Amino acid sequence: MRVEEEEGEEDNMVPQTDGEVVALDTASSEQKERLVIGYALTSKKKQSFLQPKLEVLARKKGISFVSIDQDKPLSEQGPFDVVLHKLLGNEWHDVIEDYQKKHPEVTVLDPPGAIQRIYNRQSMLQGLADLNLAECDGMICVPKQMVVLHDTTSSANEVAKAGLKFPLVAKPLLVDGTAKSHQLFLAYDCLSLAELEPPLVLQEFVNHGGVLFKVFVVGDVIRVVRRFSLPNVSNVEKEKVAGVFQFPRVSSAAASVDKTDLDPRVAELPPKPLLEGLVRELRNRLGLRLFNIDMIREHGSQDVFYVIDINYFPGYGKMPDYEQVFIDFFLGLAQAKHEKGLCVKSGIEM
Ligand SMILES: O=P(O)(O)O[C@@H]1[C@@H](OP(=O)(O)O)[C@H](OP(=O)(O)O)[C@H](O)[C@H](OP(=O)(O)O)[C@H]1OP(=O)(O)O
Ligand SMILES: Nc1ncnc2c1ncn2[C@@H]1O[C@H](COP(=O)(O)OP(=O)(O)O)[C@@H](O)[C@H]1O
Ligand SMILES: [Mg+2]
Ligand SMILES: [Mg+2]
Repeated sequence: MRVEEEEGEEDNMVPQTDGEVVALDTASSEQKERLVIGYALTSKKKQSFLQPKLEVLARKKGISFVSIDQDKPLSEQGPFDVVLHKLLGNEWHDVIEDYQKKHPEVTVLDPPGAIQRIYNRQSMLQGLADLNLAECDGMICVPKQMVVLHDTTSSANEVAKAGLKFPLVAKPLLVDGTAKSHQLFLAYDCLSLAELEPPLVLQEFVNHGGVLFKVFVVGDVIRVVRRFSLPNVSNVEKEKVAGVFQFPRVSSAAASVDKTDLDPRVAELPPKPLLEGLVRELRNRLGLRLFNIDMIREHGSQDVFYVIDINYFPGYGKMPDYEQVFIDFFLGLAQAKHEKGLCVKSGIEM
């Protein structure tokens, strides 16, 4: 497994301008196809992920991307070696599940059941506290949290019973791809909980010095970037402030943080063995190959980290050098399929 820092080297062999892309495109069209990837993505995801550089690199290696027509039966399309998907709704999940049953030879990235688990902010973090990371230079925790399904007015008692300390981050229980499912609030006192709309999770706010680590996973590869996050909440603030406040969607900021501007105790990346251990365990437990993890370092500690969010097929366009990482990942899939004699274009020279 490889963990890499965010500063990726540019591949100078790959042209950056439109004109040059066309030239390379033509030259590489002679390359034999070795992997056919069917994709079902929202137009936003298609735009951010299937960028020209990725397509050019892919073509050079004999990897082709084919758009899946959602209005036609999936089994009548293809054949595909790999299906890459992120679409909303249970209907789509049923389609993919049914397709995987009928076509076990196709690699579906990733299984709908596994994705469903991290679309719920309760099941997403379940089991993380008892990961087997004893040998891994650091500690992984999850913030204390509870679920409120129906009534926030009576949840003040539950919060006390569960031993949760204010302020609490209120997050919609289900992540369904809508902007609303990313609308988060900070609640400073129990009376203010009545203003929140269930179903949601109430999670203890963890001071972390305003920096978040986004840990991107693509198969075996791990890449970490820093993002700005919420500032610490002081004790004075905890005592004096009341009410609920919506906070901005800090984690989706496109720009990564430049570590030179930050306190090194806050900005230092989580230790490599810890990330490797965490990702290995999560990949196995979740059964996912494409995801990222939002992690924060408990303020004042060196090696105590909290996992606060896991996202399926996140915005890889913001991961440095994601194109090459994905090409290597796809080639690994092609190699594995080739060895099993399962490639659509079987018999093709590798
Ligand atoms: O839109 P992007 O590129 O910011 O990606 C979103 C992710 O941002 P990130 O890559 O972590 O910075 C975003 O991550 P966060 O939840 O903001 O940490 C989600 O993965 C989001 O998908 P969904 O709405 O939860 O289904 C992702 O949205 P989709 O692109 O999958 O719609
Ligand atoms: N328990 C927490 N303690 C401190 N900050 C948090 C906590 N939970 C979330 N945040 C902040 O809120 C942001 C969004 O929360 P997150 O759980 O990642 O939801 P989303 O799925 O919408 O990204 C995080 O990136 C982080 O900046
Ligand atoms: Mg997040
Ligand atoms: Mg998220």
